[in-house]
Amino acid sequence: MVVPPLLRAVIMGPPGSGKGTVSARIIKHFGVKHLSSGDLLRENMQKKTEVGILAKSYIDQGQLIPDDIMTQLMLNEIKGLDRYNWLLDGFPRTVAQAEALDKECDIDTVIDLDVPFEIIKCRLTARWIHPASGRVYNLEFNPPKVQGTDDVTGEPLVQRDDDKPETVSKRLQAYDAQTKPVLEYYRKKGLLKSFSGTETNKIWPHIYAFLQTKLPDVSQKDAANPR
Ligand SMILES: Nc1nc2c(ncn2[C@@H]2O[C@H](COP(=O)(O)OP(=O)(O)O)[C@@H](O)[C@H]2O)c(=O)[nH]1
Ligand SMILES: Nc1ncnc2c1ncn2[C@@H]1O[C@H](COP(=O)(O)OP(=O)(O)O)[C@@H](O)[C@H]1O
Repeated sequence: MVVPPLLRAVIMGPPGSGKGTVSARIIKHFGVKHLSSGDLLRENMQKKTEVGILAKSYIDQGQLIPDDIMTQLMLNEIKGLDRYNWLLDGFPRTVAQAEALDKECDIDTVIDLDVPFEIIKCRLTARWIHPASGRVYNLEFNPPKVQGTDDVTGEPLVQRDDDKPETVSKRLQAYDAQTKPVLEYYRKKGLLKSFSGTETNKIWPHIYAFLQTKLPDVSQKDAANPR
């Protein structure tokens, strides 16, 4: 029996472009392991680990965490996912991080959510999250079933400190200066697959169709109308 190679995928896009939202759909349909650098950092901040305390000072300023710390943290997690298909979300965010990742594994594909800055600024101020799971909600787009509580656990939802308008502007600047070059890095390698649009529900069917060429849909839902 020929065993298909494991998928090594990355999802990229500016803050608020829908990486977490799309990742949740990819997990549901294709059963991949999802590793979000932001979720991992927030978990560390909540537990007040050494990395968490250090990360908070950068995140609150809308700045990126230094490459060496971030790379070590993520590569260590990736090692534990050896036997699975996986999707990285939020990493790499600089060319140095992408180079370090390349030394460890061969990336197959990079999904880029190309959503205009004007659209995402207002999404972020309406974002609510369940920190323990990383589930994301939005008061207009995908509100929780009961206001202020997570659909699965019933625990309270919180707003991220770094979703304040002034911090959002800094994060968008950091994206332009430090993360956009990563798109070019992957484009040159022929790995970049960009999906442009202003609404996740319109972008998603294209991502779904693209991933179906790589992995089978393992969800129970009607694959003709995937959500
Ligand atoms: N209005 C609107 N909000 C969206 C859409 N897609 C995602 N969101 C919300 O926008 C916010 C940012 O999305 P998220 O997936 O967290 O983006 P990330 O920062 O790239 O991981 C969240 O509150 C989402 O629920 C959309 O098409 N329209
Ligand atoms: N790969 C990374 N390199 C450096 N900093 C990171 C990285 N991933 C996350 N961070 C830090 O964590 C913050 C939140 O990340 P994330 O949850 O991915 O935000 P968003 O999805 O809104 O872009 C970033 O603004 C940055 O300060």
